[in-house]
Amino acid sequence: MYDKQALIELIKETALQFGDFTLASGKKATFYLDCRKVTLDSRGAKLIGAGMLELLGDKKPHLVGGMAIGADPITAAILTLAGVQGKQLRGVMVRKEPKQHGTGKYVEGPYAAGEELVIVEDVVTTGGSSLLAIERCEAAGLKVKRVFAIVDRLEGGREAFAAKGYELTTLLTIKDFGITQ
Ligand SMILES: O=P(O)(O)OC[C@H]1O[C@H](OP(=O)(O)OP(=O)(O)O)[C@H](O)[C@@H]1O
Ligand SMILES: O=C(O)c1cc(=O)[nH]c(=O)[nH]1
Repeated sequence: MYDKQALIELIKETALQFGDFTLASGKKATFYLDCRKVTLDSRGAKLIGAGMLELLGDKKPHLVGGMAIGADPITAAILTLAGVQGKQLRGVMVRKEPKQHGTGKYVEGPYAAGEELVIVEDVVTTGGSSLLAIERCEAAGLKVKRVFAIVDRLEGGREAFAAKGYELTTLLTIKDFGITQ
């Protein structure tokens, strides 16, 4: 079992901030989880990689990945730990903007049309960022059924995924930080 309590403590210590914030969706918030502070810390990478591999269980997809930049270190952590454990897994990164030269692609990585992908994300608020990542991955021929995130802010993301037939599973919710709204 990955150490859930250690992840909660690390996020509290390094990523959870209170104040006035504008979110990616344009919503206003009184707290913010700067998860890059955790996913780009070796302690966080190890905990999140282990937690997400646990969520995958035996039902391994071909690929994991999601919207840059939040998803990128999560993908790297999962792949590295899978490699250390001798497990076969590949990843993708989804660009916010298409590459302006070379291949001009939105979705980067060693994938093939028809393969299964689990979307990963740091924070889910409305779910809009990951739904866009899903749209781009499906346009590239990938099959998406599940979305994994570190924290669910419980602001409608789960319902937005469900409405389109995707299941959200998260390591934590804001309730793990004593936040109720
Ligand atoms: O569920 P949503 O309403 O879409 O909000 C959550 C998204 O917002 C943040 O991304 P941001 O756009 O700040 O970009 P970054 O990952 O590039 O920092 C975060 O990484 C999620 O992707
Ligand atoms: O909704 C967002 O944009 C958002 C919320 C949050 O807590 N952390 C983050 O990185 N993005």
